[in-house]
Amino acid sequence: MGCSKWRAVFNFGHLKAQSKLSVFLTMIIIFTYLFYCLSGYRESLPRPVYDQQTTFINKILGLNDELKQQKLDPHKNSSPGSVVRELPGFDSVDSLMQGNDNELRPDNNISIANNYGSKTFPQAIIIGVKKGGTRALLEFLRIHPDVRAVGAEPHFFDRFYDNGLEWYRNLMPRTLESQITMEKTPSYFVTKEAPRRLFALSRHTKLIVVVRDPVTRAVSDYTQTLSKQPGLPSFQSLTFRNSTTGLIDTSWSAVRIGIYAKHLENWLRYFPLSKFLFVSGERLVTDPAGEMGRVQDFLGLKRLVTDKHFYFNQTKGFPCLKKPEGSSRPRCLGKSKGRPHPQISPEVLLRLREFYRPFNMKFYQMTGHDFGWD
Ligand SMILES: Nc1ncnc2c1ncn2[C@@H]1O[C@H](COP(=O)(O)OS(=O)(=O)O)[C@@H](OP(=O)(O)O)[C@H]1O
Repeated sequence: MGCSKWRAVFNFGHLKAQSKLSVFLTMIIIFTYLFYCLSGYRESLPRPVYDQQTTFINKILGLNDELKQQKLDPHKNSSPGSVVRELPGFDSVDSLMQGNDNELRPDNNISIANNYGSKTFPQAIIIGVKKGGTRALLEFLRIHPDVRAVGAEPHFFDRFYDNGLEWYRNLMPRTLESQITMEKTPSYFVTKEAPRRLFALSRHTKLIVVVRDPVTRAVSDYTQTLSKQPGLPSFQSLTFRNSTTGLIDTSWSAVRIGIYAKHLENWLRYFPLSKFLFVSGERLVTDPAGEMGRVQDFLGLKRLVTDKHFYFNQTKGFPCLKKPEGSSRPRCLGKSKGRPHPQISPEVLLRLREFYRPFNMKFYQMTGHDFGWD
């Protein structure tokens, strides 16, 4: 079409003011439409590196998925968002006492996360036990190149089951064919519905339970609650239902969680013993490389995490990683891991030890493993 023809088309001089207005409005609509089309096109163009990095970091943190989730259901404030805020990870050696496990911060351990691969349900889950050393185990595993894990505790099979399987799968990091997806939520071990729910998803999932002397575990659990509620009654008063008879209060979760045989019974209704690996929380501290060897064998992984990855940090009093994934600096777990425990009267501890003994024996028998707590 020549210029004169265009001029004729756009020559509105003979139109009345009202018609001019409607043509004008139509033009605005057309231009707005064209603008949106063009900006959509821009989105599909290669973006500057910094822009891609933001998306990349958000992806790593699951923020995009989280945002999408919130758009779908803005009321889901208790969605992984709140869980993700429990992002743990490591504190650097020089900030051992300053870390906060509950802050949302980029997970130090994710560096070479990528956009390749796909999100799959976990092939292995650390299902327990609370205060057993589950964080240490997960972080040690994450240095293995064939393991990718969610940093936060998803709590799918206990708290967020109603959010649905897609919600759960979306929390997972992308993995390649050769890699395994993992998560850890220690409360699964003591959740009645968890084994049935997991079994309904997959009967092939490998289950790892980090167990620790139930007496020290109870004290560790109490210490954690005390740090959040300074006015908490004493350990002793919570332990006993009746202090004169020495009757233990098994309804107190710090005590109940340690009855491992009872919880395991519930899981064995769905999963055979061969699906479980019991990791000693004590050995994870005294011989992390040895315990990691067993874990890698169980997961069918090459033994790549070895003693050369660990060193004992005197200040922390625990083994730390020489080079966690994505960092060239040595790192220890955060300050909420390896906290000093309050002094508990030896009589109370002894009574608790007596209480647990038969359950421990049963547990050793069930697992075929003597953990040496008695
Ligand atoms: N390497 C290393 N560094 C620090 N802490 C270690 C380590 N290995 C095991 N532990 C023990 O882990 C205990 C916390 O257990 P969890 O991570 O399972 O706790 S939680 O259930 O996730 O809150 C924690 O319990 P407390 O000592 O009572 O704080 C530690 O004893």
